[in-house]
Amino acid sequence: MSSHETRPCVPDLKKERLKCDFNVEELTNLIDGGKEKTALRRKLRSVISSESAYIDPIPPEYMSHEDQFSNELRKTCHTAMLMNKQNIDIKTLQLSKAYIGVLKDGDPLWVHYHVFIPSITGQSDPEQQKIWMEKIRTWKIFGTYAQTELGHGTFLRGLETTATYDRETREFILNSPTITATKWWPGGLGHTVNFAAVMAQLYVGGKCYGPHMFMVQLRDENTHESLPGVTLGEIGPRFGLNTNGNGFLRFDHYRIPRRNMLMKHAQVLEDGTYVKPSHSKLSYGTMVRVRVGIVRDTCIQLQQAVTIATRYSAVRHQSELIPGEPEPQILDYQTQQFKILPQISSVFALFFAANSVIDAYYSVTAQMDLGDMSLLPELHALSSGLKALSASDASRGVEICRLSCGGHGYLASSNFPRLYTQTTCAITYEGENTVLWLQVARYIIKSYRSAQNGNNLKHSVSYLSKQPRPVRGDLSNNGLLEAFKAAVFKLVSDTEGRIQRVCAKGQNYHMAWNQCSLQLLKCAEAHTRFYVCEQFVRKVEMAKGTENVKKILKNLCRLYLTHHVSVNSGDFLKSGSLSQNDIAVLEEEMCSLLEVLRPQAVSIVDAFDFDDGQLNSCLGCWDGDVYQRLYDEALKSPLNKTDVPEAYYKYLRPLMQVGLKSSL
Ligand SMILES: CCCCC/C=C\C/C=C\C/C=C\C/C=C\C/C=C\CCC(=O)SCCNC(=O)CCNC(=O)[C@H](O)C(C)(C)COP(=O)(O)OP(=O)(O)OC[C@H]1O[C@@H](n2cnc3c(N)ncnc32)[C@H](O)[C@@H]1OP(=O)(O)O
Ligand SMILES: Cc1cc2nc3c(=O)[nH]c(=O)nc-3n(C[C@H](O)[C@H](O)[C@H](O)COP(=O)(O)OP(=O)(O)OC[C@H]3O[C@@H](n4cnc5c(N)ncnc54)[C@H](O)[C@@H]3O)c2cc1C
Repeated sequence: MSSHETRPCVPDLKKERLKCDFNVEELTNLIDGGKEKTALRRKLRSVISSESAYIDPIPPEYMSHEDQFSNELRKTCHTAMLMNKQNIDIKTLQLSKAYIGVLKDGDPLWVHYHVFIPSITGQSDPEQQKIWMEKIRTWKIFGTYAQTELGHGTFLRGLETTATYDRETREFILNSPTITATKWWPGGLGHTVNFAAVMAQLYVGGKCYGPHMFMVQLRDENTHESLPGVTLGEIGPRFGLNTNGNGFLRFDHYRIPRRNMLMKHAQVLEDGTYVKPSHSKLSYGTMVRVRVGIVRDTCIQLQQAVTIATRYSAVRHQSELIPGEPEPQILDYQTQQFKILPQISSVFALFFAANSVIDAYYSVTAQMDLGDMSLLPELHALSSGLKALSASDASRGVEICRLSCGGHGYLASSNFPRLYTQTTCAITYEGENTVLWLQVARYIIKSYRSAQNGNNLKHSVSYLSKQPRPVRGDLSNNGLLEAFKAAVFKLVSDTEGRIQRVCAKGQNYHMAWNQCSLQLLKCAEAHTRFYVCEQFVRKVEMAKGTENVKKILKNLCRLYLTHHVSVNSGDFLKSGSLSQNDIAVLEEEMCSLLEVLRPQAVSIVDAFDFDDGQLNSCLGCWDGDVYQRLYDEALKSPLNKTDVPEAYYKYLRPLMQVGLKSSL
């Protein structure tokens, strides 16, 4: 039973928590990765919660853009100092759930820690690392990852910033030849960082060698002023993440030493000789790493959203379920359960998928360090697919949770607006989703063709070797996974066939690819969904623990499978892997699972173990005292400082004094 149960809460939530039939703490430990990790996270959280420096002077919504930025920079710098004092690695803290809620609308140093530093460690040689990492450790260097330009974010070969080698002076000259060459978006670039890892087209002896990465000083280390030849600024207010300090950057024939090219994989020697990397896409390595991290991050954002929506749905009463009876908790409506419970199952699906892709990342990069690049294409496809799937599932999930809270979900004080803007931008950054789906499709089609030619396939696509033959009527988890394989196989073989037919009509391959790209997207998503389902099933089979926790996991897994079969039923029917009757049986099972899981819903989200400060939501608070909190929060509006606002005297009163001339 939950250790939180004794804390006071409204009767509705008390009743829900008393229904709990599993050990909440055990589920928390599972999500954290073990008891010790839960203890560590809570210890970190207690350090964070006791810091008065993290209290916002007024709700950030009421601050100016400049004050919001300054307030978050203050907090992120305080964190660096605090962690230094406590001897805790700041990157570990930032990736821990313990840090959630401290920064409200983006961290101006996030890209420094999680994109810039991995670029330095992953792309520079040992000698370069030694010099730069020392300066990074001593806070002389704060950096960003400056790749995207006004004209190009996706198509990296189209980047226009140039880095031209000058053999005489042994320097690179960085230049932004056009307006569209302006670097645009990098986090912290505006006014926070003084260095950047800059992606630029490498030119040596008049020849272009494509995008390479350079370490570039942008601001004076003492005065923080931008250096001559460098123009910097902030790109203006955004849909969300307004305190990330996203910036722009232009170079005017700006010189940097030769050794400022990151030289772990490719080099330019003093005499201008170009040494190529062992794989042409190694300079894209940071992106692979961050895509892997995004799966975990979006999963945590969805955890927050479902916690808020579930608790609120247990407290909110509306309408009549049975005429004349008291208004039920809205969580009792099947339609409400259908909004929320599949999102809870999605959290677990993403959680297991994130763990498996993080493991794959470490094992493949270890092999790559030994010179074996053979698994990189599979890792690229897997990380691209999971980044795209997690970002789109989580942002859709957050929006469904918001809608499930009716009008109050639209209030800033529900915290849904922030959660949504945080999650939806993951669809765009680190590779726009459609573009990444097409990268997955490219890998799948290539693999399928390779198998047709009799070659062996890598593990994650091995089922594309030959037509899977699921056993008719087998609706067990394994049976459904086989049905999934058959459905994806059919999508892939049909799409590949269609590309061939378009080509046979005289169309060139690239145009044929474009004409089939809607189906290609479907193939990529279905393949990635199958991977997520398979991981869910296998991880639940392997889960250790008490029977009741295992039962919760099994039911959530089954809900995830039946839900996704139902949503994509057409694909299963077309492939013949499931019949109409099978689909009907599975949809009925899905509805029963909603009923089975409903009494446990509040306790499952309690297991995510967020405190009120982290959820920052009037609707999701532990005690369920929703209405008082909404009222108190409204009173904080500066407009409520006076009964009659100044704007009345300036605008409304003069209007009322004139009166209407015509009678409308
Ligand atoms: C692992 C431990 C986890 C620890 C956690 C760490 C941190 C993360 C935690 C959380 C993250 C959460 C929040 C983030 C918060 C704020 C946002 C912060 C940062 C955002 C930063 C950015 O957005 S940086 C900019 C990102 N930009 C992009 O992603 C650009 C997307 N474009 C591309 O990747 C490429 O241009 C392309 C793939 C679309 C096309 O490249 P191109 O060169 O044109 O290649 P093609 O000709 O199409 O293909 C050739 C060939 O190469 C293969 N390939 C492509 N990319 C890769 C790759 N990365 N690796 C390997 N191979 C690749 C491609 O498939 C082709 O193969 P084939 O020829 O064999 O088919
Ligand atoms: C919050 C945020 C933070 C960011 N942080 C950074 C950062 O720190 N550093 C950095 O360098 N960048 C950063 N970016 C930039 C980000 O990586 C790019 O915006 C992203 O890669 C998408 O590129 P784009 O903006 O050029 O979109 P575009 O590629 O122009 O996309 C526009 C549309 O065109 C479509 N499209 C493009 N190419 C294709 C294709 N081949 N096939 C089919 N459709 C296509 C897309 O699907 C999309 O619908 C950030 C962006 C955001 C929103």
